[in-house]
Amino acid sequence: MEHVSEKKFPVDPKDYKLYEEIGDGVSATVYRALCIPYNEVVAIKILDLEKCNNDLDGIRHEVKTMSLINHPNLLNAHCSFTSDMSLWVVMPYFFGGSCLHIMKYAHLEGFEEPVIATLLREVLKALVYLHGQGHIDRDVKAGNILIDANGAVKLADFGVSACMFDIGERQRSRNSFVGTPCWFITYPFSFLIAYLMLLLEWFDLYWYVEDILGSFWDLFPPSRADIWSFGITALELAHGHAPFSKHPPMKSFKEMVAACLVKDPKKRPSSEKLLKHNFFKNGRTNEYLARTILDGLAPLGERFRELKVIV
Ligand SMILES: Nc1ncnc2c1ncn2[C@@H]1O[C@H](COP(=O)(O)OP(=O)(O)OP(=O)(O)O)[C@@H](O)[C@H]1O
Repeated sequence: MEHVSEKKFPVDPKDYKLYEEIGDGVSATVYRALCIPYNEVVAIKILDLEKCNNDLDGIRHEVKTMSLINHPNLLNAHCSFTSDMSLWVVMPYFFGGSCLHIMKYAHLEGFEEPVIATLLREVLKALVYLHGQGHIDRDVKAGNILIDANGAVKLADFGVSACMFDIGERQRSRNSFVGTPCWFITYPFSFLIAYLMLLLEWFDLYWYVEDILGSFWDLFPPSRADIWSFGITALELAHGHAPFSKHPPMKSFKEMVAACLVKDPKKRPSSEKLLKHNFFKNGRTNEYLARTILDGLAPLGERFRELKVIV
């Protein structure tokens, strides 16, 4: 398990110097920046809160979740704070940027299978951890798989992840705002199950019926929504875009994707089971990733600028 830095990052914009833009999303822009007191390069995501149709407390909670979660394949925020009408999320800087970005820049036909197996294996490890902690990511996609200069893979943006036990308005408001169409499918039963779990806990019955609940949970596992997105992401990485094919994929790749894209959520494998799939035996080391897909890449800001001109 990765060491969690005890370092306290400053929560004042004056302590950061913004450099160039390295990415943008629907309501946020990401910059490379310098944390002046530590003389350390970081990435800062600045969310325009006026553009987010979610409540501020909700977003704060999500960022907090992001900073509490600790796994080598999950992106940990250093800190976050609000300034005027924007939210600043300070994160480690990843030289490679996202897989989507790398593909658009240098691998238009998608990655080769050993690369895909390595990337997806690392993402799956993150999902096994998240699901084990009672979270669903809800936004697994190539744009959220980041790579650092050493080829280490991190799943980002699980700040939009939902707790499987979240209920009420909060869950409803999330449904209107999070996830990316095509990668994410709504999971209608999670709401009901969350209520049931809470009722049992209130009446102190939870532990007595844990076994029964365990099998009930197996019948309607909300985490299987991530398995669907994971399958779509596999296709995205193979062909540079989701979900059409140009090259015939390997048998084990096809089988793995087919297992994820089963319509009935309860027939999809859990993240833990999926990790044991034969396809991931093709996975290699982080160094292999760095050598294969990062070597020779221009700095992220330069790549981002070039791609923006093309778009
Ligand atoms: N810590 C980071 N280091 C390096 N690059 C990053 C970092 N965080 C984000 N990026 C880059 O910025 C891009 C935009 O990130 P962001 O999380 O805002 O958007 P997104 O998830 O791709 O989009 P959307 O808002 O549509 O979900 C990423 O795809 C990635 O290329």
